[in-house]
Amino acid sequence: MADDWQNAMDHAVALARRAGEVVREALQHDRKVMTKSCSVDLVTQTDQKVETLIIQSVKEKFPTHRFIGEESVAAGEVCVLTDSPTWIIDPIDGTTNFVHAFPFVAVSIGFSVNKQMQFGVVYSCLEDKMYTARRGNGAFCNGEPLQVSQQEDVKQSMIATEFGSSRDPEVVDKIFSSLRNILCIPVHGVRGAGTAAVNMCLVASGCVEAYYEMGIHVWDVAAGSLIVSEAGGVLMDVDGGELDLMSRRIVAANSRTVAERLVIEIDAFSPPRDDAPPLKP
Ligand SMILES: O=P([O-])([O-])O[C@@H]1[C@H](O)[C@H](O)[C@@H](O)[C@H](O)[C@H]1O
Ligand SMILES: [Mg+2]
Ligand SMILES: [Mg+2]
Repeated sequence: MADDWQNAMDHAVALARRAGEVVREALQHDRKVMTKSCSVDLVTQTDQKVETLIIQSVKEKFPTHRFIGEESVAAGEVCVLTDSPTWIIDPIDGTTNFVHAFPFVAVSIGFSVNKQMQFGVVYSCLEDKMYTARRGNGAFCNGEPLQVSQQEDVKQSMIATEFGSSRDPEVVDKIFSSLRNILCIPVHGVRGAGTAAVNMCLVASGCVEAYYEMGIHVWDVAAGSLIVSEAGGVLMDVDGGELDLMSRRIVAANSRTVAERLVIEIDAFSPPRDDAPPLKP
């Protein structure tokens, strides 16, 4: 089986590169913007085109594999993680960046078997950085090994997070109270690339000590979660418990010490799970 997963990973890297070309080319033209759950939850034809490109190609090569893709779920596909080999795809992570030509846009492809990530590929396509990780084999950027930061003092740390796409004032209050608490620890700084996948690769690269967010989806963080853990980092829920990829909450850090310190300051909330049954009309 091991060789099968390596073949799948090689295919994922090739597809991420091809998808990146599509994204870069699309940036040269006007981008027609549509909305999904609300007026700031954006999608473009390029998100849909890239997801179709990836899924069709994988189906031809691995006909028994399953998929969780952001735009397929938006179109009504179920979002349930089973034990089957499953490709978890975010065709453009950072669609808002893409729409505004803000220069961090990633293609994220994770692969899970028995609900455990086997490989993760994040292609930050405007920087031309290909981040990869295979379970048990380390994490890499353009072939160079990655290692998380060794800084365990949160007061000497830089933290990444995002504001997300909810504009519900209660949710925004929780996001700001967490941010305020963390800034006032105090930490050196707070940053956000505008893509969860790139933020996680920044943890893996040692550029920030941690990233946390509530409101992300499984496709935002599936690939990045393995890249962080294979670079020596830790993953947990925002309440300090075990990470649940479908829970829409994550802390990814260089160490348990930093992660547990942040958890104390996070004003946690629980968005509807990715695998929650759809609401009846
Ligand atoms: O919609 P998308 O651009 O694929 O993904 C979003 C980005 O990762 C953003 O940084 C994060 O704050 C959101 O929570 C995600 O949904
Ligand atoms: Mg995303
Ligand atoms: Mg996306």
